[in-house]
Amino acid sequence: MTKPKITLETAAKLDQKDVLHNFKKEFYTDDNRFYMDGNSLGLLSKRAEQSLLSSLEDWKTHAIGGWTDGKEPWFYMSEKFGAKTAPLLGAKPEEVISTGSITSNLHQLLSTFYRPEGQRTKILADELNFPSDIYALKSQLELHGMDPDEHLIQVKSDNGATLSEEDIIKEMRSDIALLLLPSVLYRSGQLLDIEKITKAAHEQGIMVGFDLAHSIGALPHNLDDWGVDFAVWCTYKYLNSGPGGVGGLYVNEKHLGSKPGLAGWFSSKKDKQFDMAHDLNHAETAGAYQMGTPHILSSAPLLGSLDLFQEADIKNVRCKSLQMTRLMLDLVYQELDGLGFQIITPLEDERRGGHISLVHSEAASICKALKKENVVPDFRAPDVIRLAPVALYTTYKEVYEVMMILKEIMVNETYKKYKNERDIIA
Ligand SMILES: Cc1ncc(COP(=O)(O)O)c(C=O)c1O
Ligand SMILES: Nc1ccccc1C(=O)C[C@H](N)C(=O)O
Repeated sequence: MTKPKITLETAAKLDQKDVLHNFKKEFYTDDNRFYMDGNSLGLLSKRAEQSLLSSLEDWKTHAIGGWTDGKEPWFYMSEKFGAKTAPLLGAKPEEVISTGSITSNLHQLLSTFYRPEGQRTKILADELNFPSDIYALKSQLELHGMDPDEHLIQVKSDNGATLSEEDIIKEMRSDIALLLLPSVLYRSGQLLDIEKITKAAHEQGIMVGFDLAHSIGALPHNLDDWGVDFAVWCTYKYLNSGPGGVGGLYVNEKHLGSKPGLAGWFSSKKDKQFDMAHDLNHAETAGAYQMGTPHILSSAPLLGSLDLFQEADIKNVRCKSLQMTRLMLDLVYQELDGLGFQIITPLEDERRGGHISLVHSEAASICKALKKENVVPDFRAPDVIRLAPVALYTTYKEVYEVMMILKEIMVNETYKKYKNERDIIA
């Protein structure tokens, strides 16, 4: 049986049934722009703007008093974020804290949990992870006097785009101390089987960390049930906290109480911090892995943003996100056949994150041509186009239109007007 042709009508019908339809008006969107880059930087919502303005107001009126007497007291804000983020992670509030960035949090948790001993000295990662994670792993190994060439094992990919869980499991030998992987691969958008990997690693006595940059806010997690030891993420992508918005970390309750590898006075128990003692009395929660003063003004937008997730329900977000990426993939088959695209994102729903990725030899030029038509994709060198239709502010109709604009650019060859080279960022 042939599939019915997808038309604008098909997309309009999906919009009519969309339970998240009302959330679009919570965001600053532009009717003349198709924003498909929420996996790099999410859009500003009115709630996020309000929570930032509220912290500014607290500064204006309370000055130093804002730490304890503001509308949203800054001294407890990171813990409050932790509690509000925990449902997105399948975690308990005390296991989660907002602080730092992915990279600084990785350094903190590797300093705390990477404990090479005897023959068990190596770190297992993969060859497709985001560079910053790999830099952090290599520098941590060097700090321990280990040669990364010998002690960092990077699982290979068969096709340069995806990883096989079986290949990862095969590398779990008795000399591996710790495993770090992304939940969703930043290029291809592949979602790894976190539960399966964690279970296999634990059977070999390996500690497990995940980088949730491309999954938090796009899909639900069950970190406690899966038994993940620690995780890190950023909030400027799907959680829409703004450029440089505060990151976050999770430490499984079985490890809470571990002495922070990189300590600072914000690692303290809250009621002890201002004792000013030189012996740290660190928190027994994930708060122990903070270091210095929280960056309030780059954290505050997250408060309003997380309220939207509470109202929307992450299960609805995932459901719509999958339906939108499915629509995109179906449209690639229907409209872009023979135009030189290769889909590198897994087609199965359970193996896909929040974006789709197309490889094309002219990818950089095509992205420039898309931008000229007010479509914002992103490009990852040398040849990947990523498209992220974000559930809270993208419509199915927009997805359809984006794919038709892409087709037009290809059929009319307008992309040939642009150099096939990346700009400074993408
Ligand atoms: C998987 C992954 N890790 C790390 C980063 C960067 O981390 P940071 O927030 O420290 O800049 C990104 C994106 O910027 C990412 O996609
Ligand atoms: N933090 C950034 C700062 C500037 C420009 C992009 C980013 C990204 O987040 C890129 C993203 N991590 C990616 O998956 O490519």
